[in-house]
Amino acid sequence: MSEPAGILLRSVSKTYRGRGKVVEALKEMNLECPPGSFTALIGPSGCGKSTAMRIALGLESHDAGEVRIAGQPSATATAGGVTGVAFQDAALLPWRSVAKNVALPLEVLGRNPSRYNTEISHLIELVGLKGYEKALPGELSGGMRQRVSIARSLITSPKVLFMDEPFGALDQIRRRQMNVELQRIWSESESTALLVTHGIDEAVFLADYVAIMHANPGRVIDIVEVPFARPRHPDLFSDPEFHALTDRIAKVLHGE
Ligand SMILES: Nc1ncnc2c1ncn2[C@@H]1O[C@H](COP(=O)(O)OP(=O)(O)OP(=O)(O)O)[C@@H](O)[C@H]1O
Repeated sequence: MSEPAGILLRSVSKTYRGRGKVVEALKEMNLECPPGSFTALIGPSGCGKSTAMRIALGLESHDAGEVRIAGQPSATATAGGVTGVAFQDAALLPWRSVAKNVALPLEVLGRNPSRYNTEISHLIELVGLKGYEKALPGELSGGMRQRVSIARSLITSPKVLFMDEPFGALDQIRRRQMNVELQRIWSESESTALLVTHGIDEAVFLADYVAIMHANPGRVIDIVEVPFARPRHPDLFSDPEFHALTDRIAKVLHGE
């Protein structure tokens, strides 16, 4: 029997109701991410990307459809440390050191962080922050805080990694550097990754598949396979074939 999809959303619907407003955030959304693959989810603001991610994490209920994370119900996967998550604002605890922020998911899962010192040091090194173990978030740049957030998302060795605009707050140069680093970190982690992003070039640089969403109601309207060999180098950002693919995706995105 083949391994279950890393992430499976089948015909998932979600409607928000409140204060006289009804928003059909997702309607029969389908998304299947093979184990070990990297998928980028792009779409206009408000098309339901974050809603889909919250449902996949079991943080939000859905009205209809099926959700499986590494073959398990989403809430079971999250409670068991199968999933890791990194958000746009890094969301670090300001009074805890880098090492203690990275250890946080272990505590949430009721594991003893002192038994994971080797893993914590390894991840801090992996994201290029060796020497900053005892630093507080306030002493770090935005890019460094994002890297702590990514190290933290990997501490439970998740099979499935969710990232919601993790580099949204960074300038383009720093963002591209982080894209290169994320590719390296992800390939070492061997996890299935789903990245929500507004950046078509970021999506194409990082992903094996780009899932394009439209809004009202939110659903995936196309999945584009990215053919470029790995590891991908920053030169790819100026490659004509890269531009041809980003243009093609932009046209689908804008309904042309
Ligand atoms: N808790 C909520 N209550 C009511 N409506 C909500 C709630 N969360 C999201 N929505 C609505 O659902 C739709 C999808 O929102 P969502 O945040 O998933 O979109 P998004 O694609 O992630 O947007 P962005 O790219 O701007 O972050 C929007 O119309 C939003 O207003």
